[in-house]
Amino acid sequence: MGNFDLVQFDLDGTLIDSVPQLAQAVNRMLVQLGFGEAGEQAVRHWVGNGADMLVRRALTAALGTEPGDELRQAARAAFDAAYDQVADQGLVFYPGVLDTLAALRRAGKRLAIVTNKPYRFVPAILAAAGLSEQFELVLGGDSLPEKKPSPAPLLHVCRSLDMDPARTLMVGDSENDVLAARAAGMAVVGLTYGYNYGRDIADSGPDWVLSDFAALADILLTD
Ligand SMILES: O=C(O)COP(=O)(O)O
Ligand SMILES: [Mg+2]
Repeated sequence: MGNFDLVQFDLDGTLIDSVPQLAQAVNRMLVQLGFGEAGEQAVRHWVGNGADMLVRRALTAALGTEPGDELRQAARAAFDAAYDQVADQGLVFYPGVLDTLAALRRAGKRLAIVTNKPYRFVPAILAAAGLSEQFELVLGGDSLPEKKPSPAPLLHVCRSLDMDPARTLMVGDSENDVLAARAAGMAVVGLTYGYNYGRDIADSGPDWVLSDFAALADILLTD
């Protein structure tokens, strides 16, 4: 049924609204290092390129200039310790996510996650939502040498599951997802409700622009 056998999902801004927990961890890190807290809206615009870049963007905003290596390393360690404590707390899945994932599995679709979030944080998040068994493969931003917008993790998933990129759909909220999918030769859905540095995901030119996760069923479960 449908044109796609495998669906690769982004995580932050696609399945879960993780900004509240990311902002908590960023703020604990900033305060620990003697800076003032950042607003949640600012953090929303800094998410997308993994934890190193999130920390770097927060430090640059706090300092008004690029941070040095030593500060970045200390800040990343402080962020990791803080995010470890909150990453799976009070998780909010976007409307329709859990039901739609279950429907896709029932229809025999193969599902994977390719996130830029460091891998160590991901299993606890999936377990907290009862989703540990839904995905055949989960890659974090540090699972391979390259992260999105590189196509490498998306192609790695296809190779590992013996799937054709042309019959794979990528689903994400950021231009990184669209660029990675395009370079991998995959079709891509852009969701409007996530984080794209404050920009409209339609500007990145995904094949479909959806404001509702449940609408994926129209693409994936109809002929
Ligand atoms: O953690 C990030 O920076 C982004 O994560 P995502 O790839 O799941 O959107
Ligand atoms: Mg995302």
